[in-house]
Amino acid sequence: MISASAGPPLPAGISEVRVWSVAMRTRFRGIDVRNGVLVRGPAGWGEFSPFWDYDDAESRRWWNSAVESAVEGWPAPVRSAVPVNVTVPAVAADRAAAIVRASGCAAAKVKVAEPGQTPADDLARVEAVRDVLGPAGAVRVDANAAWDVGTAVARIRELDRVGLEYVEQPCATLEELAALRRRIEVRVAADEVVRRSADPLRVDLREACDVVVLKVQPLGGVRAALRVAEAHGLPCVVSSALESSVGIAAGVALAAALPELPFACGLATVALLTDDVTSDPLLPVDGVLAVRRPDPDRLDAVAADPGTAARWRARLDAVRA
Ligand SMILES: O=C(O)CCC(=O)c1ccccc1C(=O)O
Ligand SMILES: [Mg+2]
Repeated sequence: MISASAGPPLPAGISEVRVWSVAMRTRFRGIDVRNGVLVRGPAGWGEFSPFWDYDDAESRRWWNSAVESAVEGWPAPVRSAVPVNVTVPAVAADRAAAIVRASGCAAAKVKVAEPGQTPADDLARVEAVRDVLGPAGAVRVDANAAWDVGTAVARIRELDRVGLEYVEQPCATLEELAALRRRIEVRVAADEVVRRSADPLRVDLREACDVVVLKVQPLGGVRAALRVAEAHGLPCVVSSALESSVGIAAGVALAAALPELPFACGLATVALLTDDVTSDPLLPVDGVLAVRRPDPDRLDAVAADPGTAARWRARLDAVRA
């Protein structure tokens, strides 16, 4: 059902607009509740769920991604399963171990440098994760741009005692990442510096990183993200923006279409939500996600309250204006 909308007409073929909202299991990057819009089109369902700190201009790429999913569909996959990491929020070491154990994944991404936590908290969490995975597992950390170069060198050397696969966005800028990279052995992955850049195709990553993190919605869709991968010619990891299973399916489609996929992807984040839009969530089995599109058959059960729904409809209108 298309609601009366103040914005421009929806693209041809969009037949339904629904707003969902679910609580997070654990606060993650300051988020306790995750919500967004699903749109239905001839190619299937698409998700529009920019975080609330993205303005209308930045959110336009997220809308383009939803339209691609619903109207156009995605390029053909070259693989039928996608290895994923379990995502470990900045929780206490014993909870981190339990999350990794329950996931069945052989790779883990651990959040570090969260405000209010000490380097000792981070080290204990990373050590607990390594203990569960054993020496064959892959442990990566994500600092979300929290460190200056000197702090990053010290923290990464300490955390690398357990053996790190890479460190994601340890510092904020390209210049800092390049300076850091000359001083450490661990690979550097670029996330925010790509996804929040005015032009992700042209950001010069050559000295700054070894791995590029691709997120479908912030980059404007699966095809746009494939162009970013091609432009940089670096190994890519596809990661989520904490979407429902409908949005995760777009990430899986990207991971399945990349010519090469040398590392596990960060697409197991439905486990961070208390509920989902589907009764068949896109969760990993034995550390891999199947390449498929879940049917959102629980939209009534996870429907947003009227206030939240109204905020999303206003946002959709503003982004499309
Ligand atoms: O990569 C993952 O394992 C999960 C996704 C994730 O960490 C994330 C989710 C939402 C917003 C930002 C990030 C991030 O990578 O920093
Ligand atoms: Mg990141």
